[in-house]
Amino acid sequence: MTSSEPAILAENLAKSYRRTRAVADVSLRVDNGETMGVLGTNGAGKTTTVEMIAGLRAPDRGRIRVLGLDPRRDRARLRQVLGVQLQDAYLHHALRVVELVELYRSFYPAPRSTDELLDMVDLTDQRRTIFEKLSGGQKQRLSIALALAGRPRVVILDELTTGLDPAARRRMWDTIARLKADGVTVLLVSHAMEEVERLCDRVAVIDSGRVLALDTPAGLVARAGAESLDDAFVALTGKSLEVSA
Ligand SMILES: Nc1ncnc2c1ncn2[C@@H]1O[C@H](COP(=O)(O)OP(=O)(O)OP(=O)(O)O)[C@@H](O)[C@H]1O
Repeated sequence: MTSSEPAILAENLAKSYRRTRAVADVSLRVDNGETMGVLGTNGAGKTTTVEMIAGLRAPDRGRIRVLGLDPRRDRARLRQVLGVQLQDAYLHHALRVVELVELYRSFYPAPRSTDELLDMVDLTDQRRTIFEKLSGGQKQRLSIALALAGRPRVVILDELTTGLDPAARRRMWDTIARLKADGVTVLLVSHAMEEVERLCDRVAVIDSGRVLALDTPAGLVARAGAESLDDAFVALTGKSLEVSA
């Protein structure tokens, strides 16, 4: 990878599921060390987009590079540098928290320590708990810890704080701020305006499988002639965003 190469480059992505066109035409360029938000209403195509970038879904059309790697062709190399937390964690339900963390750590040459990972997501007290006995928010926090196990240089987070209580949400925001300070590139799918404004350098507003606007949070507000990011979102998409986080 050359230094001018972006961390994430997605060009003209398209993906349909049978008759549903989930992603019509999405292009994104995320620079090294940047935190990029992806904002959109339910069904806008956000998860499908990030799943394609993570190599979990093949696009029907378009080109993707993550740190110069093709997510599907260079899957093994990409796994070493990319951390992914998705909405549905497919984890072994009968394993304890600590066992899952250690399993994920074993995939990487220089992983974060188990104690650090549990501390980052406030699950130290649950280390012996079996996965299926965790609350929804705890499962979500564990999936974030697993995404960070290998000290990834690029992290994809889908609905980082949806369903988390206010204290856990703030804790996650601190964790992202620390990753950012370490130069990690973050792609953050979110419904929460406050989160996007606080964490993201730039935001892509996606609607009906297309990028409607891509700018800094302040730039989006100015461009829409709005007073807040919330108002800018409504002005850009004609839709209001339920803040579920
Ligand atoms: N596996 C699938 N099979 C069929 N249709 C799907 C599948 N996954 C998503 N879709 C459809 O594709 C469209 C885009 O979905 P996607 O999950 O990418 O949107 P999203 O912006 O992430 O939504 P949300 O905010 O609700 O998570 C929706 O119409 C959805 O119903």
